Amino acid sequence: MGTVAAHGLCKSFGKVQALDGVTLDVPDGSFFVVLGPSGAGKTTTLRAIAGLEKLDAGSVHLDGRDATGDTPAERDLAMVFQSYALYPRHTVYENIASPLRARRRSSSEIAAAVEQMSNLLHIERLLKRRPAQLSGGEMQRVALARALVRSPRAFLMDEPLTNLDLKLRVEMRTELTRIHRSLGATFVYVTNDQVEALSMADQVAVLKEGKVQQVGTPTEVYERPANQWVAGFVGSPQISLLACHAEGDRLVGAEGWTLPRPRWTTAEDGRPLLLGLRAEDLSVEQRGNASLSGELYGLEPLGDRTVVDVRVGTEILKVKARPTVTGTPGERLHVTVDLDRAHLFDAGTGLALSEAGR
Ligand SMILES: Nc1ncnc2c1ncn2[C@@H]1O[C@H](COP(=O)(O)OP(=O)(O)OP(=O)(O)O)[C@@H](O)[C@H]1O
Repeated sequence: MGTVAAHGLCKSFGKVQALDGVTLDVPDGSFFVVLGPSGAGKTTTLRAIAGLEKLDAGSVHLDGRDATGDTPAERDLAMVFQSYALYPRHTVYENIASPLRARRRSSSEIAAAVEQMSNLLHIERLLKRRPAQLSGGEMQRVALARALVRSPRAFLMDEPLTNLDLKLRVEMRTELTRIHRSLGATFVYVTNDQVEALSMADQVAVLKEGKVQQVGTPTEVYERPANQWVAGFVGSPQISLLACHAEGDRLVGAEGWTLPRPRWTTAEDGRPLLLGLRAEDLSVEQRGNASLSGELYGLEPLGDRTVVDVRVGTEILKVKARPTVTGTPGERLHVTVDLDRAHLFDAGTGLALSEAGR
């Protein structure tokens, strides 16, 4: 078993309210990612679960039992940090074995566990080397093996891939997902990288200023953002948000455009709204009825695609296009909109309008 439940966590550091009622329910065996920008309270949440932070309010339950007053050791959780200090004088084998030696496991038990973990992380051939003889990515793998070699109730990971270059990060994302699957253990993983969150998690909690904004599967968080802030934080390029209001069967933009009103929206006429459009739901290459017109503002070639910035009045729409797309700034463009995939938010509260009728 490895369920982790944090309820109503509150923690202030002087005037800074790092956690403001954080509630997370992590099911056994889940790869649960806490995603948020710098300063959102991710590390503090993890440290609170680990018992390293004294809370102002709230409780932590592990496997259904109240562990709020337990010491970190009593909680039996393994914490994996951004930077891992390997023992420089010890071999890779000794490094991985060290948590088991500290628990006075027998040599045969240790040998079996190190073998299993080094197979899993593909570092069998490194076991006799010392940390100075390893590349950064290999060191990271050894450090992970050392953390994963015990079988704690759950693993708490604080941005463990941050120090790797992009190629290694991508590789390690796949590795971690594979390791998680083969261990069947509970992972609570903190990151500010939405790609990491969307690609690895089975559940994501989006955190902002010490408050949970939304909890859901990666698809739910991306496709049904609970509010304008989550819509803007998750997804690259960023979602475009256009001020508008409903008027009969039309949506009327603050910049003078009109679009058919999406069938599913129940917003009353005149209420200030924001229309959220993702770059992949827009196109400059076709002509359609539901279209906005604007002018080419800039092109961002990204190799496999180009992001076209289209200026509509004072607002910029980001549109995903073929990598070969060209154009001249100022040129008139029609942007076709897939309104079935659009989002509407209340401009005052930022909350998503009900999409029940979709
Ligand atoms: N020991 C501390 N003393 C004072 N303020 C702190 C302390 N620890 C955290 N904070 C503050 O609490 C807030 C949340 O910090 P936390 O480290 O949890 O954020 P984070 O989401 O992990 O950020 P990052 O991604 O930058 O690591 C921040 O404003 C931070 O400055």
